[in-house]
Amino acid sequence: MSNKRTLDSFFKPPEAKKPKLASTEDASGHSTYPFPIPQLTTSVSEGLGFAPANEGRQINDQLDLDLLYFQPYIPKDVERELFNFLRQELFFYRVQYQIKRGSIETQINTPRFTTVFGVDESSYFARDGSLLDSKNHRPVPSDRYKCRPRPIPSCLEALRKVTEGSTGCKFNFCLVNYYASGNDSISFHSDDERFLGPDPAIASFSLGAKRDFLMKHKPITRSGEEPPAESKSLKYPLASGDMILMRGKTQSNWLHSIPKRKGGESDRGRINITFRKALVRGGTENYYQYNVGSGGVYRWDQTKQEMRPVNSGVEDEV
Ligand SMILES: O=C(O)CCC(=O)C(=O)O
Ligand SMILES: [Fe+2]
Repeated sequence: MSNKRTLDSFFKPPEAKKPKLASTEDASGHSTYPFPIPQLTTSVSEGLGFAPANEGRQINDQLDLDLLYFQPYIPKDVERELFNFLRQELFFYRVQYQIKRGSIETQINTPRFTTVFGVDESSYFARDGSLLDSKNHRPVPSDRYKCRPRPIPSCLEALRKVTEGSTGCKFNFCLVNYYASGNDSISFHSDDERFLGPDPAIASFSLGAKRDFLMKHKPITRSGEEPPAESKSLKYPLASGDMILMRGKTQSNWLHSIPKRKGGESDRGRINITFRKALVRGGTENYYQYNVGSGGVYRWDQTKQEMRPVNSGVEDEV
């Protein structure tokens, strides 16, 4: 009877809503990934079509400094969703490594979550995910890398392409940091390794909690620790969606850091994405060693609202 159908549909629970985070259909998978990474949702990928949301402001009024600051770069209506998507869908690591100070070996625990994708200019990924040599287009010999390079997943590839379009720079690496709380940080350093070539351009995105980005000039002479008097330290409170392009002489002359912070919004978590271009194999080895390492995989746990080890075999007693 016709009114039975009506009653049935009245009492039937509403159709389950499609999860906001895309399904793993058409996800980016690769033999090096612990699990596949979904495509961006339509709303975010459409939103990225409107990026950059603002023109970049050039900052070059200090000695050797050349920045282009987009406030924001990611359109406001998709920045939160992009943050949630990446935190939920990427795999992360908490890398440990040893350094030698004199004759003493020290273990360093990287004070943030990290992950990395990409390969240097000597190789590229074929559509089937295999690595080919950039010169002869043949499979890369198995001993070219100690690490196993990972292709950039489609969700970050979309951001890489818009970034290339609006900066005129080329990038083949994507490094991601997750600062879970104000206790996570990166100490003063510069990204001027030889494998990036001279005057490298690095595009650096912020998503999530606001954190201070500090910059200071390197000491100029070997003997004196004094930076040039005319260059002062700089502080940029980076907000979600902002992007800073560091270019020209910036890396060879300036240091940057994200210091630890107490209180404020830091505990809500912050993602940093940098795009870079590595020219030679050493860059690939370095980036995987320090951003993937040899430890376990972490993934965001939506219920516990924290990064949790994946399949570690260790569980909390309940
Ligand atoms: O988190 C940031 O904004 C900076 C990250 C950074 O400097 C790096 O990964 O080299
Ligand atoms: Fe850096």
